[in-house]
Amino acid sequence: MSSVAHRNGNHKVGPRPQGSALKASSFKSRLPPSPSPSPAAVRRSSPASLCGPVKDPDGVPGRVRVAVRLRPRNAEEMVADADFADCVELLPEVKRLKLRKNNWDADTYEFDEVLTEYASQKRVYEVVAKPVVESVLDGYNGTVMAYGQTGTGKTFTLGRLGDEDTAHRGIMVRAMEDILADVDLGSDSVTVSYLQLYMEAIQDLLDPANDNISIVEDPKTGDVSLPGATLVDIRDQQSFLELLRLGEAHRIAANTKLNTESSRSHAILMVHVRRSIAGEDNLSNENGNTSHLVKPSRPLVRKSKLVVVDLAGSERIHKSGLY
Ligand SMILES: Nc1ncnc2c1ncn2[C@@H]1O[C@H](COP(=O)(O)OP(=O)(O)OP(=O)(O)O)[C@@H](O)[C@H]1O
Repeated sequence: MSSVAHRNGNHKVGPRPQGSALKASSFKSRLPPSPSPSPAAVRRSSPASLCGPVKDPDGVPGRVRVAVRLRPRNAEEMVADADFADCVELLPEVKRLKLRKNNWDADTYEFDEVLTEYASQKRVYEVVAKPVVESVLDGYNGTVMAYGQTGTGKTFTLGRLGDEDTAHRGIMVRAMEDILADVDLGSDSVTVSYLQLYMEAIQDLLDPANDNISIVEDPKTGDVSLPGATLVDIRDQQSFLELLRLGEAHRIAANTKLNTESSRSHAILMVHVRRSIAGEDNLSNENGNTSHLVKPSRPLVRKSKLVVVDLAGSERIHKSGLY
């Protein structure tokens, strides 16, 4: 898993494990403070994951969860008879990954989920992203982010359309399926922006000429928005797939300009969900007790946002201007 290998600073041992890390988070106001770090013998996968699998009294998962996924060997690695087991061992039952430094020394890292090369796209979605999508449908903001070196499977995991085989559908496609199945398009709306961040500039993947979108932060709420980005109203899955295809074509064209087949930019899909909630205002009497009288219901609008981020290969992240 490249993010761990990077942290370790150990690039000499055998072939690199070809995995990527997925971070998923949703923001819930009632969450407890982060618990203290795990014992030093087993390292957590990242500082952010320290609050990993903890649940609050309502059974809501912790704010940030980190999963690691190992991809199968590709044709080149098969020919070279590369064996990831020389340097990485997955222990999914205990949600740990062991990274061998040499024959007698290994570091063990703990994740919220460990997904082996046999994990299906469906399973990865259900374990990593579905809980975040459900939170977004409940009115919270949520993010799913993939991190790893070039070729470790970030785009495969997030952005695969599944044209050739529907079982290969990635997180973006499955998330939209679940969102469209849950909302009522008569009263709710789903709008999407698709952007890329490269060298501190935000470019619209749906309108590449729009290549310096400004970021605006609401001083009162801290809400961050990109008012210059194209927003497309999504009414059905087919139009969403077309939007992803268009964005991907623009991303590939931009990468070709940069003379590379792989992604040097961070791709950011933002899905805005606006839901109408029928509200009822209970009246309180003088003692503060709720009265049986209710005002006529008035519609409330609940806004939430799902952000899916396909980061540039982690070996180039320092060049891409995000960190
Ligand atoms: N779980 C998987 N099962 C089968 N093939 C996979 C899997 N993950 C990745 N691949 C294949 O590995 C190759 C590299 O994957 P991908 O393009 O998703 O990597 P990436 O991490 O997004 O790379 P980059 O940072 O360069 O964009 C692709 O050919 C992809 O189809």
